Amino acid sequence: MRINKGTKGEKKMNLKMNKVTKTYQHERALTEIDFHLNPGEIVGLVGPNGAGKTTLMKILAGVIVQYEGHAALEDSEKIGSLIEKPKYFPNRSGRYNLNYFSALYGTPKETLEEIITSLDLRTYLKKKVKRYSLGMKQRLGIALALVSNPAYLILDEPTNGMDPDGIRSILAYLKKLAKERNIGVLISSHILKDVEAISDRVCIIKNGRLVSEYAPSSTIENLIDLTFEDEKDLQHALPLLRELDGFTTHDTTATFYFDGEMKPLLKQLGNLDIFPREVKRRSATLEDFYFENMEREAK
Ligand SMILES: Nc1ncnc2c1ncn2[C@@H]1O[C@H](COP(=O)(O)OP(=O)(O)OP(=O)(O)O)[C@@H](O)[C@H]1O
Repeated sequence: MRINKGTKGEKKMNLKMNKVTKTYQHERALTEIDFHLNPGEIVGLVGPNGAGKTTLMKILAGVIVQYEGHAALEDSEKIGSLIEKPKYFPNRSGRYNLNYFSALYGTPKETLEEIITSLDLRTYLKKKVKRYSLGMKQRLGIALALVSNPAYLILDEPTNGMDPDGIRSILAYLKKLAKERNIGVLISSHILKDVEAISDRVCIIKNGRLVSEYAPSSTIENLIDLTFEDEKDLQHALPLLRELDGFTTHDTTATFYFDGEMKPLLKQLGNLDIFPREVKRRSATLEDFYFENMEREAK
């Protein structure tokens, strides 16, 4: 974990990067990334292992300073981050660590107590941090990122190792911080449902490039799940379906965008002696969008 102190700025400007390219030794990790984060906004960052999420976050947080392009706050502001292992004193208690960093940043006592309560840390405060479970360490890491009263929070997989109750309450707390204290939050996770639940928008990164952006508010039921009896039927139907917008497959189900009447399509399939077991109309989720992007990129 790293906490950037920065100087205080009255005006909150957005956090952004322009045409950022990062190469490690000989390996290109990011290519020409344009990205911004506004105050009070929660942005999700999702992508496969090795796509470049941590690298992007490290550059935004100022942990990596060698790269091509430009990444900076337009105004000096404070960034709290939890990226990879939080830095703390493992042989000391949670309370010692929180007091130490609070003293460093001049955090008011009430603010610290509010953070401890909101992150449900109170029962572990006396315990040495090296004896914390992964979930407890993550909570402490988020708390330490918050004691500097940051304008922006950059959290790399912060819910790793947390139980479902913990995840729900942390996500609700982050939402509250964004809405009530106008903190801009960038959060990465492989749990697409969690990212979808909390984010105002979600950026998808693949092979070091931002390939797409998703706004999770859609309630339009324009997606069809067509489930076939078996793989053979699905394969047989492919020539008819694969050109449809957003087409993906999972097990014996084909998924695609389809606004109109399904009858003509079902009739065409019937002519091929294919009768799907189930036709379901629903709204698209981040998961649909994610796989659609991964498949499109792979083509
Ligand atoms: N310190 C490093 N030295 C060399 N290569 C690195 C270093 N850190 C990351 N990389 C490489 O850069 C690419 C992007 O890695 P990064 O950790 O940013 O991905 P990620 O999206 O966070 O992955 P994950 O989901 O597995 O955490 C990978 O190919 C990785 O091997």
